[in-house]
Amino acid sequence: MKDALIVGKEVFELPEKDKEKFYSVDPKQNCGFKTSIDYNNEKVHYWRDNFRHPCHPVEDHIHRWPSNPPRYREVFGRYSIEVRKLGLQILDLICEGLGLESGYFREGLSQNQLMSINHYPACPDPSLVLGLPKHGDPFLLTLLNQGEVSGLQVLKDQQWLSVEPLPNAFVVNINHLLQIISNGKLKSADHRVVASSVERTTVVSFIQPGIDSCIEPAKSLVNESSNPPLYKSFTFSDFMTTYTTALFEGKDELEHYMIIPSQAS
Ligand SMILES: O=C(O)CCC(=O)C(=O)O
Ligand SMILES: [Fe+2]
Repeated sequence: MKDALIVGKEVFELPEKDKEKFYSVDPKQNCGFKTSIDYNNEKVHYWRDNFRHPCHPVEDHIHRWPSNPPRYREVFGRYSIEVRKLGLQILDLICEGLGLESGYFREGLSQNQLMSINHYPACPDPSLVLGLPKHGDPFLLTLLNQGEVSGLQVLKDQQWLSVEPLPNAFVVNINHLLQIISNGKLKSADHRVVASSVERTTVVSFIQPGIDSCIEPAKSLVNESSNPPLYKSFTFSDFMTTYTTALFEGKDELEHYMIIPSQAS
């Protein structure tokens, strides 16, 4: 976990000539840097730089990852595999806890994995800006390695609570798609990142569905009479479009897929 934080931070310290290979406005370039969330289109900018790329299966992606820092591929290759094992074990336990058939989250729903490294530079006036705005993560599960500097806050009972770093521990976050699949039994956690006067690097692993996966409340968890589905069925790729729009407009990110009781037939 420490190596990932060290090498993750080094990526942002590379000379421009190494970094520029990973700058692109082409959304198809899936290994690259960005600043804030969507710098050209957003109304408000956030105090973070980000480097992200897919990481499962490692052998399909590793050749596109940076060759500098020299340890990047080795450290993140190993890290991606180990984090995935942990993430899938947690998903298996959630599956059992929900009473779903075993292996429900294996295969398509957890087909992909995204490595997302955040760097929040030291901020001269943290009261003026956020690192990231309030959001829920749009996938299945987040495993956040947040190092030793605090900044993450979670919304509980309308109050922002700081999630203090614990050495060598992951923060595990239920994402929006688990809320939908569990038909609201699990709640995705709204969170944000505040800026800080000291720099902060975090390494975030997201377990994601395949792009064409069908997302819906699990059939065995709903029945029309006593426990009707709270959400419509949709593809993961549709969700990513509406999620981004809702995030920019400051709207509820799940509203588009909610079934309003009077609309249900
Ligand atoms: O950096 C953090 O503490 C959280 C980052 C986060 O929420 C995200 O990348 O979705
Ligand atoms: Fe997040």
